[in-house]
Amino acid sequence: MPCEFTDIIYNPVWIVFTLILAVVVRSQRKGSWNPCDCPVQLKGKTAIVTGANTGIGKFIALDFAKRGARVILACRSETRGTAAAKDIQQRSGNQNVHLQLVDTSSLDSVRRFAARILEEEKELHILVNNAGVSGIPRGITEDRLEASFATNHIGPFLLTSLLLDLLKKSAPARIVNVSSVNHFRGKVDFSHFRGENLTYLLDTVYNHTKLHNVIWTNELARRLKGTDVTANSVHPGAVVTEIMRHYHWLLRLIFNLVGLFFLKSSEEGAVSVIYCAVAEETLDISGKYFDSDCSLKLPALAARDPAILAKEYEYCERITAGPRTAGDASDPDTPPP
Ligand SMILES: NC(=O)c1ccc[n+]([C@@H]2O[C@H](COP(=O)([O-])OP(=O)(O)OC[C@H]3O[C@@H](n4cnc5c(N)ncnc54)[C@H](O)[C@@H]3O)[C@@H](O)[C@H]2O)c1
Repeated sequence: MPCEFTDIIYNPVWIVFTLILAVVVRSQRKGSWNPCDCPVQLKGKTAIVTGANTGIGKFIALDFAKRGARVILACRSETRGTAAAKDIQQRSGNQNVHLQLVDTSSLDSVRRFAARILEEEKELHILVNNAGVSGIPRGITEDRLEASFATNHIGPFLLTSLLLDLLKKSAPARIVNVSSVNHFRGKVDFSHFRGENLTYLLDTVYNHTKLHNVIWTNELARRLKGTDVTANSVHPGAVVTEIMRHYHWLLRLIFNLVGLFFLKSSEEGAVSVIYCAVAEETLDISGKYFDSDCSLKLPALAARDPAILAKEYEYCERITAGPRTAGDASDPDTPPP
């Protein structure tokens, strides 16, 4: 008798095998470090997490709140940010969790956010640049920046630069930039910042932005040597979050179905970031790239090239410098070669 497809999938042996496989795969998703076993307390410390109203960012903020930190959720939406702050307060028992609005894709919004922080906060010990988008259509912002680059890279660059003195004053302090394993598929072309020479196919633009995150972080760490402020980039893993919201519904469906068994939850995705931001073991590590299992990994070649690192930082400074004054010879329009 011919064997039907349904005979195979309803076969109890096959079902048990699949369940065991799923359990094994799930258990492999977890790294060796568990935030619950980490005794570090953050009472008296202040932390900012961008994009903290959902996904990985929300669980990072929740962890910091549970450790007693004053946590600032830097979010774009007042409604979603307020709901997240209330939820985190409730789940952590820490009322010192506050919302501050920021749109990382707008340099003006980032400047206003940083000005409020500098006015209201005496110290800042942890800055997690987590906010990010993937797969958004081509767009140019009010600052004439490509929209994905503005949100994922240039806004966070400016935010960090504006808060750097406060971080130095509060040292020891840590900057954690949430990048991605996708940075290995990115390419360096500084004309991308202005939306030139880009191909919009699935996550291609996102990959470039995530490569620039690592390049910037490494140069920042180099410049911060001797200050007791560290800067590292982290891959959280493949995590089922709302990051796919801009993709075709079929891709989202496949991602979510695969995610049920093979990908991390937002809580699991937050682990490598929390490790980098609070663990004793990472206190003195700077200029490194952490993989999703909390191990150190060499980043893409471009992120280890001193010439590219220097160009990256200099160009980001130039395009975030604000309106030029008369006689200012700097040129924000010509990207480095
Ligand atoms: N989910 C994954 O598999 C995965 C893998 C690698 C890296 N990452 C990175 O992790 C970080 C968090 O992503 P996630 O998976 O939790 O996705 P998510 O979409 O659930 O969360 C992203 C957060 O960023 C915020 N955000 C987006 N644009 C913003 C803007 N202009 N201003 C302020 N906030 C903005 C969103 O509101 C949201 O809170 C991102 O940097 C992402 O690139 C995610």
